[in-house]
Amino acid sequence: MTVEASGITRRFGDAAALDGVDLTVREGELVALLGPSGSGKTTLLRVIAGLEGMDAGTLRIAGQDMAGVPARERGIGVVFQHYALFRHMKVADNIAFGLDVRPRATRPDRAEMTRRVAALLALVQIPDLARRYPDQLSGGQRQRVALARALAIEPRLLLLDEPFGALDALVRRDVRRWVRGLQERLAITTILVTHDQEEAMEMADRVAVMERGRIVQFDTPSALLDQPATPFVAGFIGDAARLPCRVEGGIARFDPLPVAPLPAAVPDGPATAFLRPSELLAEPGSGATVRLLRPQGGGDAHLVVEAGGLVLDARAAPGSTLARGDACHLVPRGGRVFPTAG
Ligand SMILES: Nc1ncnc2c1ncn2[C@@H]1O[C@H](COP(=O)(O)OP(=O)(O)OP(=O)(O)O)[C@@H](O)[C@H]1O
Repeated sequence: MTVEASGITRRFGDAAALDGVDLTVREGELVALLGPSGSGKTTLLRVIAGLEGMDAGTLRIAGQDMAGVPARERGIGVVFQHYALFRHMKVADNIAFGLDVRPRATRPDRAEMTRRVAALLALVQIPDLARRYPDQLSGGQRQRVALARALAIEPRLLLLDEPFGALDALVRRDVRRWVRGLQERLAITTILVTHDQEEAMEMADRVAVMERGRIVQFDTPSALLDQPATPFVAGFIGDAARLPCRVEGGIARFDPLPVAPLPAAVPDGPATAFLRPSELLAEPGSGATVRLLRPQGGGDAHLVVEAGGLVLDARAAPGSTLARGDACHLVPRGGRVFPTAG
């Protein structure tokens, strides 16, 4: 199902948690809402779910205006990080709960309910855990139950709010890949809220970057990396270092920093360059010092370099013999340059 949000504004007191948000999600697409804490991600998800009202704007799901449509009639499955399972109910009953709360007319009978729960347990690959209680499950298994409960109503839209936040790093990676596979297989339109850019970039077809209640860029992961629309996006995506420079005749110069010039298609004047660690090569030289070194195998290494009072992440040039404490200089191998505003 498609989602079309237009001009959505939501105020809390004087502050706008959402400030005129436009967002269109295509059929079967997985869109991530990515942004710093307080940028409005959860509020936008709650407005779409119908759990939060809006002060202005329109929301259409599958072409239907959602004004006045209550949450439970929207046919949306929701998984929140802290949307705890019912501890006193077995796994099967937790999943069936999603069907129990359906309006009477569409609620399946007992036999159908049992059949559906078994099918969902198989779908989320925990067929043997039906009779367990949530306390007897691992974090990853609990998340699968939460997902099965959300899918039980055969939602036309799935909303996931930091669904992997409670999992440790390794389990988190496995579960998110598995969820992405399942989402693709079911072709269910999904919106995922996360502040973890690795998660957003790996899972999403398109990512909406939010800043202070607005979507500042909505693009594919690679377009966000290669063509960030604003300095905020350039700095936020890819952990880029922010270096002051001066552009003259299409070349950004970093003096007095020990950083070689970089071509930049922006007007002459003061500017800021955004360089990701993989784009900044350290070579033997002068002006900077290697402070830390983390070997990556195959002769490659991540470096932490101190240059002109800045601490920068860089990588060692192939075959480099740089060691901790060595003097070096830096060569940009790419990067994005924005004229300094004002
Ligand atoms: N019920 C509420 N009452 C008052 N202010 C609220 C309420 N809900 C959210 N806000 C405010 O709206 C802004 C956006 O909050 P929201 O939770 O949507 O951000 P977020 O991007 O999801 O942040 P996080 O990543 O920390 O969850 C914040 O400034 C928050 O304090």
